[in-house]
Amino acid sequence: MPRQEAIWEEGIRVASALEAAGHEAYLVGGCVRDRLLGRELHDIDIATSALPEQVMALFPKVVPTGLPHGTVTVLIGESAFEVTTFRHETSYSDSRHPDEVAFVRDVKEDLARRDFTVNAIAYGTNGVMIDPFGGQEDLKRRIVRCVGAAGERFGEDALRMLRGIRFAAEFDFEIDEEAWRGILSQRERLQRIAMERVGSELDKMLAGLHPSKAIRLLRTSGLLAHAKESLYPPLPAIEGTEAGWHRLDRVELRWAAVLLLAGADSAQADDWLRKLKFSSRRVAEVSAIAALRGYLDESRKPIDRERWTAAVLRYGVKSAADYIAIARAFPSVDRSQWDSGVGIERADVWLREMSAATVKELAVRGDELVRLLGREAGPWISEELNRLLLLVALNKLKNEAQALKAEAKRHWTDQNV
Ligand SMILES: Nc1ccn([C@@H]2O[C@H](COP(=O)(O)OP(=O)(O)OP(=O)(O)O)[C@@H](O)[C@H]2O)c(=O)n1
Repeated sequence: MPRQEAIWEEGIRVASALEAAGHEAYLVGGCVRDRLLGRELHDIDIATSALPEQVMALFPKVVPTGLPHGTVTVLIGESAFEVTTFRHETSYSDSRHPDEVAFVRDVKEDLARRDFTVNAIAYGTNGVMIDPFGGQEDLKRRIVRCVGAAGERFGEDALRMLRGIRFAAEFDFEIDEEAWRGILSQRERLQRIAMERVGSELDKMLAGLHPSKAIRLLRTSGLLAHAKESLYPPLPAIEGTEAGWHRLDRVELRWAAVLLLAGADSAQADDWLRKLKFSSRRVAEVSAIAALRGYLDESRKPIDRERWTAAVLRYGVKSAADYIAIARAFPSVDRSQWDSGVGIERADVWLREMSAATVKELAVRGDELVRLLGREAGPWISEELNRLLLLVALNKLKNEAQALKAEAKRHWTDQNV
C-alpha cells in the first residue's frame, strides 16, 4: 500500500477505536481537503467527542501536546495523529493554540469554528462526509470561501487572510467576493499577528506551486503593508507564468528572487528576512546573493572575467551559483553591464573553471610566505594570499607550491625596487 494510503487508513483506525469506545470521531481539516484534491497528505487531524483524558486512556502511546485546547497526539509506529476534542474557540493568538476554548458536543459546531469551507469537512469512518458549509462544492468550483461571515472569521484570527491567499494560490482557486471584501476591510488587523506567523505563511506561499499568484494577491490586497513591522521595498510586480519559480528548487532561492526582483539591496533583504524571523543562516544566504548583485552593479568598468572572479571570491561560490540560477529563471534580476560578448552563461563557465575559491585551497600557507620572504607577519599575508588566489582562480597561475612561492617572491621583489 502506498504510504499516503497507509497513513489515511491508520487515521481511520484511530477514529474507529474512538468510536468503538462509544465516542464520535472524524478525520477533519487539511487532510480531508488534500485527499479530495488528490494532493499529498501532511498530517492527519482527528476531531472527537471524547475528552482528552478519555483519548489518553484509550491509546498506549500518547503525548499531551495541547491539553487546555483539547489536543492529544496519538503515536502509532512512525506516524502521529492529532486528536482534538470538538471545540469552539473565540480568540486566537496561534491557530494551533487558541486563547479561549470551549468543548462542544456536536461535530457541526466544531466545523463552524473553522476558517474556510474547504477546511470544514469531516470524514466519517463509514466514508460519509459531514459538510454543512458546502466545502465539497467549493472544491469543485475552486473557490476559497469563509465559513459564515468573512469579517467574523478574519476578526477571530487575522492570519486567516494570509491563509486564504495561500490556499487560493496553492490550489489555483479564486477567492470568493465576500472573503475578498473581508480581507480588504479587515487588513489592518494583520498588525496584531506575530511576524513569525506571517513569515511562515509567506514561506509556504513561496515554496508552493504558484508563487506568482500568491504575490499578485498579496499586492492587490495591500495586506503586507499592514504587517506589524514594515517591509521595504514592497513586493515586486510579477507578471507572466510560474515557469521561473519552478526553475528554483530551494525556497531560499525563491526568497532571493523576490527580493532581487523588488530591487532590494543586501541591507534591505537582510531587514525583510530578519523581520519575518527567519533563521540567521537563511538571512545570510539571501543577503549575500543581494550583496553580490550590488557589487556587480557598482562596477564602473564593464564586467569581465577578472571582475566576476573577484566577486565570486568575495561572496563565495555558492552565492555566485545561486545568483546565476536566479538570473536564468528571472533575467531582469541581472542588471550587470557585462563586457561585450559576456553574460550570465559565460560567467557560469568561468565559475566552473575556477580551480580554487578560498585561500585554504591554495598550495601555500601564510607561515610559508613569512619564512620565504623573511617579512614580519602582518595584514600583508592575507592580502598576498588573496592576490595569489585571484590569479589561481583566473587560471593565470598554477595552484602548486613552487609556482605560488615564485610569484610571491617576484611580487615582493618588484615592490621593493
Ligand atoms: N487559523 C486557523 C488555522 C486552522 N484552522 C482549522 O484547523 C485546521 C488545521 O489547521 P492547519 O494544520 O494549520 O492547516 P491545514 O488546513 O491542515 O493546512 P496546511 O497543513 O496546508 O497548513 C484547518 O484545516 C482549519 O479547519 C482554522 O480554522 N483557522
